[in-house]
Amino acid sequence: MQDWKEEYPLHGTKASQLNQATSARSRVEQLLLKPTPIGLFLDIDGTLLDMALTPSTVHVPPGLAELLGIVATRLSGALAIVTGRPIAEADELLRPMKFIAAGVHGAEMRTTATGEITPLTPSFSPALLRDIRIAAISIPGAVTEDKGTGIALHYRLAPELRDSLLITLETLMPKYPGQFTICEGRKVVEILPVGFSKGRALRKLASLPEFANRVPVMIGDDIADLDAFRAAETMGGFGLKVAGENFSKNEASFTGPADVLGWLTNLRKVL
Ligand SMILES: O=P(O)(O)OC[C@H]1O[C@H](O[C@H]2O[C@H](CO)[C@@H](O)[C@H](O)[C@H]2O)[C@H](O)[C@@H](O)[C@@H]1O
Repeated sequence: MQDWKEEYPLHGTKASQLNQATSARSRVEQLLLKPTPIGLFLDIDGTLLDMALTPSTVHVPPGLAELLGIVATRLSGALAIVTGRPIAEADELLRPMKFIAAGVHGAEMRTTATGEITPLTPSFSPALLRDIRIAAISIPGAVTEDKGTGIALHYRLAPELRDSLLITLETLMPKYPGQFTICEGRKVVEILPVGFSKGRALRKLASLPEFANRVPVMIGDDIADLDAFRAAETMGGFGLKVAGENFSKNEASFTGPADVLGWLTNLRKVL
């Protein structure tokens, strides 16, 4: 087994100099030196992939899917994708590999890597979908992403639209009581079914046989990932932040997706 200290000279520095984020990452690395197995939960955008102007223009680094495939095999299948994207889209990005996954913030689930994708809630009613589409059309520059069990209204191309989108959706809420909730992400307002979150998704996935007796480690960069961090920590695990639009480099365990990929490459070697 390779020593993490060879790859991460930071381990040689005084404990007092390590910030909280670094020490969370280092504690996971210490775990890997012991026989304690981990289960890995990975967000996609901003964690495995650099952010792009639109959801469909992301660049997938060559070899990423294969790297995840190797890590998943070395973890005996204990690797899951926990994403806001639909699982089918995650599959496209990570072709030809497929993984255990939660999509649309937990509103859909695949409990075996090659199994069926199961929506855990019906798609939104046609009336609600229509109203949201009409609302989005009335705000030029907003990009609508219909995810079946969720809808995302993106404003990365026109950041000034955030407030108009939120106000419009809040106005719609009384017409559809209890039917949807609003969750903000990176330059996106997500319309989600009530009761779903990445935390709930992680708890469900962690109960699968692949993750039994493993310490859960969730890596993510978004506000929605905080809930999954909490879920992992409640189970004795770790939430590792990736720096970006939400977390500063000081508070994060990783400087960005390239750092996460480097870490996974080393993980592959030590597992
Ligand atoms: O949970 P994640 O895997 O991080 O997915 C969260 C959302 O990611 C996508 O939108 C975000 O990434 C786009 C590409 O970089 C970017 O253009 C957009 O501004 C971001 O919000 C995806 O489109 C959403 O469906 C996911 O919920």
